[in-house]
Amino acid sequence: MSSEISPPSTVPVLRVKRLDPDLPLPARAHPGDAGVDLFSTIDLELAPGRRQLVGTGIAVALPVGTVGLIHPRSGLAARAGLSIANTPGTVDAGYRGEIKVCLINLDPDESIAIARGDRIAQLLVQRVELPELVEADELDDTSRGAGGYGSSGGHARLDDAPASGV
Ligand SMILES: O=c1ccn([C@H]2C[C@H](O)[C@@H](COP(=O)(O)OP(=O)(O)OP(=O)(O)O)O2)c(=O)[nH]1
Ligand SMILES: [Mg+2]
Repeated sequence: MSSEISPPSTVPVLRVKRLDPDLPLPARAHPGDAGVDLFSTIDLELAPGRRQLVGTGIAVALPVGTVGLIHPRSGLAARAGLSIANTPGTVDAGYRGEIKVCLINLDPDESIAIARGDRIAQLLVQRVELPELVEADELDDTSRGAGGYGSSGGHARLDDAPASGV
């Protein structure tokens, strides 16, 4: 037996404007899902390697201090190679235009057909810090320091490869 996830007692509200009233209001597939699935407003066919900006038919009023993140759907990614060129897309709190998705076909061989009304991506809303940027001449010391880009090792096969990558 599945145990349903109860929403918290105070649920924040996200105001959503439907710009394409013939499409349903986006919704979570299951209670407690992080993502709200977004629809395509158009039919399209994406050839291998091609990308296209696709409307979702909605605009939102995200509370200041939150960000909307547009993520791919994992099923479509695994089955067909459908992804988002700028994943995750960033929707600023002040943005009131239509949310659009820059879909990309990562499959090397097969085209992907999408129909109007298909769920093509998902919107996550997350809290985000909005720090004031203050210029600093010196930064504090840390054990990592400036080490990055694999400085901690662990890629034995790649670490041994010649720098040219051949
Ligand atoms: O997947 C996305 C990403 C962005 N946007 C919208 C909302 C966002 O607030 C705006 C700008 O996005 P971003 O800052 O990532 O793009 P930019 O190239 O920096 O454009 P801008 O100069 O308008 O900030 O475009 C979408 O509709 N979908
Ligand atoms: Mg920007």
